[in-house]
Amino acid sequence: MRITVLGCGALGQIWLSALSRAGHTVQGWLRVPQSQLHIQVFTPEQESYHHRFTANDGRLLQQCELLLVTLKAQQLQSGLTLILPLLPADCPIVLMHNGLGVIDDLPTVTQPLCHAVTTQAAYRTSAATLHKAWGFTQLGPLNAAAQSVSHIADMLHQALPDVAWYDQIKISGWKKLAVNAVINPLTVKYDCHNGELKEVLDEVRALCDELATVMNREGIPTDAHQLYELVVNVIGLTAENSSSMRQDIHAKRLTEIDYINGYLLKRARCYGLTLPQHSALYQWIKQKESEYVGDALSTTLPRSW
Ligand SMILES: NC(=O)C1=CN([C@@H]2O[C@H](COP(=O)(O)OP(=O)(O)OC[C@H]3O[C@@H](n4cnc5c(N)ncnc54)[C@H](OP(=O)(O)O)[C@@H]3O)[C@@H](O)[C@H]2O)C=CC1
Ligand SMILES: CC(C)(CO)C(=O)C(=O)O
Repeated sequence: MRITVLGCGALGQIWLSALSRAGHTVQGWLRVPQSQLHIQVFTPEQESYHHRFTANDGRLLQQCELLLVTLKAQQLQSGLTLILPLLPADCPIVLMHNGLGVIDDLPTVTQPLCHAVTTQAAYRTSAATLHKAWGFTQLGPLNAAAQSVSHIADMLHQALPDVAWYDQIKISGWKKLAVNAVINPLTVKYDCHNGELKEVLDEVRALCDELATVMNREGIPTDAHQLYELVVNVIGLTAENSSSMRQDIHAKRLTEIDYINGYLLKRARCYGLTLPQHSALYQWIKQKESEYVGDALSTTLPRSW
């Protein structure tokens, strides 16, 4: 299959590597156009793979049979809008990101559009990308045209398991949002690794209570206790992690807060609900971001490939 990966960061690189090793013709699409991209990926088993991929080839994009988008939520609108006109009318698009509400920002997409929610874990150093832990990826339709592309899940599963098709992807998206809306901003507030949140479980519980009220209004079958158990379980499983939001704040990058707690607050407003705990955390992160916004250097300079 001819595949373009838009967003060649940590997650994009493990997919580029895996899809290429599975025999697909892949290219990367970079923010600052370059004709090639050279990467090194370490698997969780410490196998090392060097690859040189074609990048930003418009002709390949026009023949593309799958566009895999591994941008951060806040990068999606500008990144995808630019290349949509070049994409074949029937080319499925898979948006693999944390957070929700991204499609509210996009122009109308007529191609089959899917959301992928993943627990794969990848981390980028200056020299290489480390695939830290195997995870599970759920893929499902965001528009009617995507109802017929469930075979993509099988193809992705062959390359980087586990992947499964899930018609109710909204449920997976909200559950992942719940995990991120609690763990990510709290690790910034306390400047700690995920596991240290075991010291503030009262706060975790209060945040889960607020999440449950909104999720139930959204039609997600869950309750506050189930969400609390889910979040505490992830805190344990990822105890050594520095959350992606904490990493973004340390690196003075924009975070995904607007698509995590920000989206939650937006949905709460639609139901006339106020969420004091999440509002306070949201303001905390926005305040942190504002301390370096304007210092655009860390987000606009191209990397070297
Ligand atoms: N890494 C992980 O383990 C996991 C990540 N996720 C989610 O997946 C998404 C991607 O995460 P991750 O890979 O870690 O993020 P990264 O920041 O590592 O990757 C994003 C990449 O997109 C590039 N980019 C930004 N704007 C554009 C553009 N307009 N066109 C092309 N490329 C662009 C960035 O390049 P540049 O740096 O040059 O701006 C960067 O290389 C996020 O939503 C994250 O929350 C979910 C689960 C696990
Ligand atoms: C699950 C968790 C919290 C793991 O660190 C994550 O997805 C993130 O850091 O963004």
